[in-house]
Amino acid sequence: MKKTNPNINKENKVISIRGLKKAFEDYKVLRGVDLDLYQGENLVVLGRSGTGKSVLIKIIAGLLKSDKGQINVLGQDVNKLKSKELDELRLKIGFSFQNSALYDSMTVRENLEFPLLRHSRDLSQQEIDNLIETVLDAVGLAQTINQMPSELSGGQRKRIGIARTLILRPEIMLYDEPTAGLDPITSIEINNLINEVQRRFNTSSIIITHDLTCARDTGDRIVMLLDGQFQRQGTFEEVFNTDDKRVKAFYDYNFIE
Ligand SMILES: Nc1ncnc2c1ncn2[C@@H]1O[C@H](COP(=O)(O)OP(=O)(O)OP(=O)(O)O)[C@@H](O)[C@H]1O
Repeated sequence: MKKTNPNINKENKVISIRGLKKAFEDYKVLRGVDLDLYQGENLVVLGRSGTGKSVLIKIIAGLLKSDKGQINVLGQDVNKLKSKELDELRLKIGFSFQNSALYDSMTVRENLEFPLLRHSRDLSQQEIDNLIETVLDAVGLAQTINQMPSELSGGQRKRIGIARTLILRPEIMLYDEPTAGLDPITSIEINNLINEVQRRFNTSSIIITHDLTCARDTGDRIVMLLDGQFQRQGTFEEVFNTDDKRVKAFYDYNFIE
């Protein structure tokens, strides 16, 4: 069980959502979602496949438009931003998507340099080297700097992917299914890394998952998306301390040691 991060700032909401609705044709995916993410907090969004977890983070990042509702991210109303302002806001958000692959033809160093060269053109080589060193150290893979992605394990590739996201120093991290497809030991390493990122960089994170071990070990707070709304929220115990059959079924289908 995770010890709640003592540095969460409840006075500062980095994300605040009210009454969010989103449908695709007749299918109402999100049916009135309210959500707050506090500075320094790891918030886990739990939900079964197809409940709209990815849709939610795409809306937060301005990659999808909502049908209704207020979406405030880092003090800005996402619905009102022009495309250039949205691009600037996105630079403060780090995405770790399920399929965010590394460039196979580039070394680890080149993969990490890539976002810097694209977005921070005025950095010196020394500054770039220092940033690469910092993020590689944070993910515990300093020794892989000259390796090719094909020489790394799946878990290492995932960690380098997270390092590549961190290199732009995002204020918010969005992790979409961070442990999907990983074995249990590697999953634990990724869960620890998510907490390490929170501790070292003081980021605020949303972690989308249906892996209860990941939820239990990374979440300061957990919300459960059921039928298009957040129906349960609190600590891991609070969320599952219920007779609601849908919640129990979710618990039973996961394996918890
Ligand atoms: N661009 C789109 N056009 C039409 N339907 C979509 C689109 N994006 C998502 N959907 C639908 O919305 C629903 C929610 O999708 P979403 O990807 O958010 O699920 P999820 O909770 O993240 O599931 P998983 O855990 O399997 O990734 C699904 O039924 C999906 O088919």
